[in-house]
Amino acid sequence: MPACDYLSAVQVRSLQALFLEMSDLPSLRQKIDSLDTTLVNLLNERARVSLDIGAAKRQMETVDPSQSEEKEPHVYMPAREKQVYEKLNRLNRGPLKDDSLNAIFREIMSASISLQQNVSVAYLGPPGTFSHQAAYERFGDSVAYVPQKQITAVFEAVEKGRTTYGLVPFENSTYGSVIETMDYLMHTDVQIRAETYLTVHQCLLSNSKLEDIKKIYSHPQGLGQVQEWLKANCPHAERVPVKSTAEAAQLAAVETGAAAICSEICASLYGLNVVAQDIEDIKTNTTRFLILGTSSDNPTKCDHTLIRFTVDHRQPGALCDGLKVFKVHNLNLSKIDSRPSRQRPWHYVFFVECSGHAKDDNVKQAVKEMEQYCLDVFVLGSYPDQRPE
Ligand SMILES: O=C(O)C(=O)C[C@]1(C(=O)O)C=C[C@@H](O)C=C1
Repeated sequence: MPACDYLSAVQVRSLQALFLEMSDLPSLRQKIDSLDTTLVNLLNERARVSLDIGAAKRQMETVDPSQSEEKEPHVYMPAREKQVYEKLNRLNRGPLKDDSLNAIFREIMSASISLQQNVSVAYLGPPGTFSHQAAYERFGDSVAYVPQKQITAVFEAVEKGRTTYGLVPFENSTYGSVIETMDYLMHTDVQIRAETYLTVHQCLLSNSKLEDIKKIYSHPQGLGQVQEWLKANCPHAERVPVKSTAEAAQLAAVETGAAAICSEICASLYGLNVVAQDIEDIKTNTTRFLILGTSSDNPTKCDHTLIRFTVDHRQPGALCDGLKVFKVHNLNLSKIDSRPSRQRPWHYVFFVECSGHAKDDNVKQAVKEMEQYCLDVFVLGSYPDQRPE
């Protein structure tokens, strides 16, 4: 009679596990040890090539600085990274999931970047903001993160060369454009180097019970993304807009009856309880961030370009004529926005995001033609399209 007729399924499984440990486990671990040795050697071989790439980039700049439009040593190359990830995902036959492989390579490239240069990234702090998470997902563990008190300070850090890059929130799929970012984009000459998307889950954190909460702090975007939830669950609590979601958590942590709308991470960072989780009004809530530098990367054939312009309002059809050039050159528009110019009432600065790269012929031609209809036209940068499907 077979052994399994006498033993329960659980007993059979534990016997199998014991047998595996006695026989296979040591040899399987030996296999892992040997593969790890190969991996370490390969990773160091890759790191040495990355150092050579860094040296080659520096040499290219010293041989002919006039040929280089770039003011920064190009260590973060979003166009190249996109190519690397696409290739990895094409090669991947499993069992590793694409997301796991991408996370491993995020750290490999983060280490690679830091070998070439000390990289710092300014973001809207304090630690625990969604900007912090987005920056970390893009740049990994081997670069320095520099929190800033407000979005304008992130731009300034890049403009003044205090940090290599900066990351700012640009727009949210539920609540729209981030006003502070748009307002700074009206007059800055920093260049957008990349975009990155983050799924945003908002939480209500407090050390008081839901029914005792009288005041709710958050960034205006945080309050905007959960307005329906607040209406239904805390209709009488005062909403207080502050500079960031993590600053909201810091304030709520020291005030009885106060709460913050922010990420769950802030609970452990600032000593708060999670009162409610995933309270965003729309479950696909996603924020797009821009990575700022002093120049854009090369074309990838799947890019976006952000252009800022103003028109003469006294000239009928000027805005329409300015926009028509995109159709003429077969360029798709993915975003259009405007902000008051602050120079005179009812005068606006427009932003348009089109498909293509500023180095592509049709984009160059479109920008040139726009100059005929617009008062001033400025290309804020081109970046690989990273929009999740
Ligand atoms: O290809 C480059 O330019 C590199 O610097 C190498 C490398 C990499 O490790 O693969 C590192 C950082 C860049 O962001 C992209 C790629």
